[in-house]
Amino acid sequence: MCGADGWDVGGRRADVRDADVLDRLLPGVDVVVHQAAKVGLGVDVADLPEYASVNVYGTAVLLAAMARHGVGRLVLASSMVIYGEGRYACAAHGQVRPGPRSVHDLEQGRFEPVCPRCGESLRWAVIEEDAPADPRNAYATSKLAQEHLAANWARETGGRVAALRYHNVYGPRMPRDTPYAGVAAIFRSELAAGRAPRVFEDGRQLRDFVHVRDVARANLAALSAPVPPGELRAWNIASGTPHTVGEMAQALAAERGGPSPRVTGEYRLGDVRHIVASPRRAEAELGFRAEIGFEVGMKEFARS
Ligand SMILES: O=c1ccn([C@@H]2O[C@H](COP(=O)(O)OP(=O)(O)O[C@H]3O[C@H](CO)[C@@H](O)[C@H](O)[C@H]3O)[C@@H](O)[C@H]2O)c(=O)[nH]1
Repeated sequence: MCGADGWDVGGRRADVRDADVLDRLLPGVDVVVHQAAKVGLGVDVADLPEYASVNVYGTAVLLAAMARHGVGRLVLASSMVIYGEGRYACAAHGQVRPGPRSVHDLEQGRFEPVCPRCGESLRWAVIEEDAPADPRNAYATSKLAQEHLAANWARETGGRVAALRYHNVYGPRMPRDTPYAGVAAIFRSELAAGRAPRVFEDGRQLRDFVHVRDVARANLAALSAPVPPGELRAWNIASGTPHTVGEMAQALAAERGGPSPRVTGEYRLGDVRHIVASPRRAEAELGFRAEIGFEVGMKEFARS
């Protein structure tokens, strides 16, 4: 168990699905900060049971144990993946939601989503917390299920949930050499092995990369988040400054002295194209604002 600055505050490793361990740990606890999860887009549908087991069932076991021990507050590591494709506007039809990705389009190198009504190109826009959920892969579905279960728990027990919808978290101590991680960790592992990062699509897809120390600060702010009893409230945890995946690969490669990233044109059906969120609600209500900029954060991450 670690504090926000990495100090060891003691604790033990356990499986979140183990109700006996939770029954020993939870008496006397005021707030649970739930970060345990299986992350990443996964490899294929064979991953479905594990996402459901760790993320959905694990959260259910935790919430039931919190209810048994009268723990009244939960800070949940949620994710921007629950929005699916971000927000888009069509010149003719206003705000629209793109349909599922078409293999045909992706094979032709057409990565930008189009208007589901007229097929014309779209402009992306910033997404806010009240946007409808639209999970597009197993991980996203499991993160949304966590929010729903936590909201059920809050209603039944009068508890309070602060759901932090993390954007693309990166920083020291990310897992290495595993597909079950975000793209920043994957690129760093490639570079460390002397291989060029493989940038999918055309590399121009946008993400908001937010540093793990900023995310830790957001969690501290959320411990006393203004949530009425019986409710769940969500906040985007983002830097507010989007970058393309290609830029991120370049920044890491430059800091490590290569190899240069390779834009491969590969695609994953469960991916979304652009996802850019507004960090305004978190600033207004939690007093949280990311402090570690992209250049500084990526330099440190490349070497960590
Ligand atoms: O080797 C790779 C892997 C991914 N990508 C691209 O990078 C982007 C982001 O990928 P990734 O970080 O896997 O997915 P996101 O959906 O943006 O990220 C969220 O969802 C991931 C799982 O889907 C989590 O692991 C992250 O922490 C979370 O921020 C996508 O366009 C991918 O196609 C590449 O270009 N090369």
